[in-house]
Amino acid sequence: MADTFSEIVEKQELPYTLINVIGGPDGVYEDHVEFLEKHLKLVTMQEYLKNKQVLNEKIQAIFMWVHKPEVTRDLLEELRNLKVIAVSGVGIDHLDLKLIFSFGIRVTNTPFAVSNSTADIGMALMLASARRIVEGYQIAVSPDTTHFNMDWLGQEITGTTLGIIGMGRIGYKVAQRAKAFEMKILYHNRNQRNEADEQAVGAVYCQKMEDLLPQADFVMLTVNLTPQTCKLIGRKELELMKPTATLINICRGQVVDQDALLKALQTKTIKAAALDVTYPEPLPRDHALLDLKNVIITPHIGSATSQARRHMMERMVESILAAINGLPVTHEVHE
Ligand SMILES: O=CC(=O)O
Repeated sequence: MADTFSEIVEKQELPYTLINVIGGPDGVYEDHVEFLEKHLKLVTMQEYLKNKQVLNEKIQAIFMWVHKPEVTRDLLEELRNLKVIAVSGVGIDHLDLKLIFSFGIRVTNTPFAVSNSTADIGMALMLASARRIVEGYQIAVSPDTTHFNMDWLGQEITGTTLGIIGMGRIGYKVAQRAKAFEMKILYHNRNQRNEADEQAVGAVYCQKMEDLLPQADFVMLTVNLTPQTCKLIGRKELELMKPTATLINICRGQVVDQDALLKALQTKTIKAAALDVTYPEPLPRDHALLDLKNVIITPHIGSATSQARRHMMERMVESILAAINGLPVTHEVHE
């Protein structure tokens, strides 16, 4: 006779791990499942909701893939053996850390997994905006195009100045790439990097963001979203930028006052924006930012490479196994 669900649960040794869903647009990828199942006993949200009575005692970890499942107070109260929440990617602004820590639960993320892919998207957006790739594509495929105009021009990034706001892992990777493009690099960060780091990429520190903004041809935002960085770039900061400058945002939409940005773009206070992030995501289809020719928007794809996602998933498994065995976790999030 087949085992009952409870009997199967009793026999399992792998750590019970709650995930949202397997497959589909929001789910863990099918081709990661074999690896995941070698190390974790995956429980989808649907299975959990059907068998809460048994699983509330069993689940030790949450595998939070692209912000899901949502961690609420109710869930934390129900999962009495929960030890760790492993978060994919670097941003943890979607979590109520105070609440989670009050339950004695550890939180981990995967910052190294996403830095190359996110820095790449920053460079891709900067180049796409400077060389008007999206407009160019539209001309190339338009049925109305009969010849290519010689007066259609973009801008080289070589020799221009890049201002990086936030010089953490991603900001530094951007600087390494920008150096290869022979850009001048300024950066603003809470802390100045050491001299060796600065020299390796030729980056010059601006203690005040107000000193960086008027000098940069491209301003790239790579900070974490915190109460201190929310609306870091507003009307005043946009007005300090050159009218020929482009703002590139690859961190979180809320770091920019979006209404102020819209106005600055409409009134040509700045030349252009290239955004991988907005708020909300996606923007409502009638949002004015979507109509502007000087704006490029991508659908929050900083970490969307097969390499980064694989790397994330592997680090998450490592963190879960370490945390539930009481071992040090490489990327633990602290208060
Ligand atoms: O947005 C992506 C991340 O936080 O890793």
